[in-house]
Amino acid sequence: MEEQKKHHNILVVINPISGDVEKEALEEEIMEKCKEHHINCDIYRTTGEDDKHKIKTMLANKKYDAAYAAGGDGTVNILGSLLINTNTPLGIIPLGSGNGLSKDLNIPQDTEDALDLIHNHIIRNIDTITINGVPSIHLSDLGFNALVVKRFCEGDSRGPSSYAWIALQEYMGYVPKHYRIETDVDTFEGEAFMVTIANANAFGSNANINPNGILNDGKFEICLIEPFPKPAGLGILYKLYTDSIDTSVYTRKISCRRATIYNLDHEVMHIDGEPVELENELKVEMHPKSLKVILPHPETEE
Ligand SMILES: Nc1ncnc2c1ncn2[C@@H]1O[C@H](COP(=O)(O)OP(=O)(O)OP(=O)(O)O)[C@@H](O)[C@H]1O
Repeated sequence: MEEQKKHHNILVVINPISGDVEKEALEEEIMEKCKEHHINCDIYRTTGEDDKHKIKTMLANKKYDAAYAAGGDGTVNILGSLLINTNTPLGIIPLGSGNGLSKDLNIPQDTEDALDLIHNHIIRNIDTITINGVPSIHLSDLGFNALVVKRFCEGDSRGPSSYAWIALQEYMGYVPKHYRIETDVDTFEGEAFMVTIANANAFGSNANINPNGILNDGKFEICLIEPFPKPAGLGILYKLYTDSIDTSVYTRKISCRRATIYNLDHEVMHIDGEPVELENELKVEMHPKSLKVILPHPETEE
């Protein structure tokens, strides 16, 4: 943990469309908070076009003491991936559909409380992983959930109910896909309903795929849900929502430092909730404690 130093210059990246959350007043609230605490603040509003490159230029042109993502996991990934291996910590103002990483980090979900982190916080280092060089900070996967994420991103409406509706529609027809997974500790070859590459714990929906995962232990988990009879789906869902998925007979977990996943059926995948198209041979690498994050003081954690 680092001692809190006074921040003088911060950058806030606002995603105006994330989570279907109205953000008209947000910019003013941020500016007021910064004025109150004598902090200079630059705001970048994402457009969905070339945002990463534009934010990278802003970060290169000015020394920021911290950079905040006001949006969902996609926005957090865009900004966070630019801060890996730098001294600039990542803050999160959770305003997306799921906000998975912020929940795993115990960041307040209430916007006013999250904005307090701008002037009152601690800083910790967390691990990140790369998949064929692409940073993943939270959870990435191949299989059923990745298909639902893809359909969700192709659709017009955001928010948790859209996600649940798509999942329900895709569930009955989904056929498990074939994978070969080689890691520094174990090997798996077979079919899976989904394969999650987990740096953290729970999806933004609160489905906890990796209840015992630790964000700064130098390891990531490959969480497999193996093929199961359709009626067993409800039991698996129950275990996902009661932090007990590891007790399911249909799951398998490999905790490792590096892995190669052969996506033999060319199944779709996502990284931190954003669909990506990568090679069918996926090299997963761990980067221990490579990202500084802004967190609430332990006594004020929710
Ligand atoms: N102004 C914009 N117009 C359209 N799309 C945008 C705009 N700004 C960002 N985006 C897109 O928003 C997506 C990221 O959204 P984000 O993940 O932050 O929110 P979410 O999907 O609602 O929440 P979560 O990931 O927590 O479920 C990216 O695909 C990005 O390209």
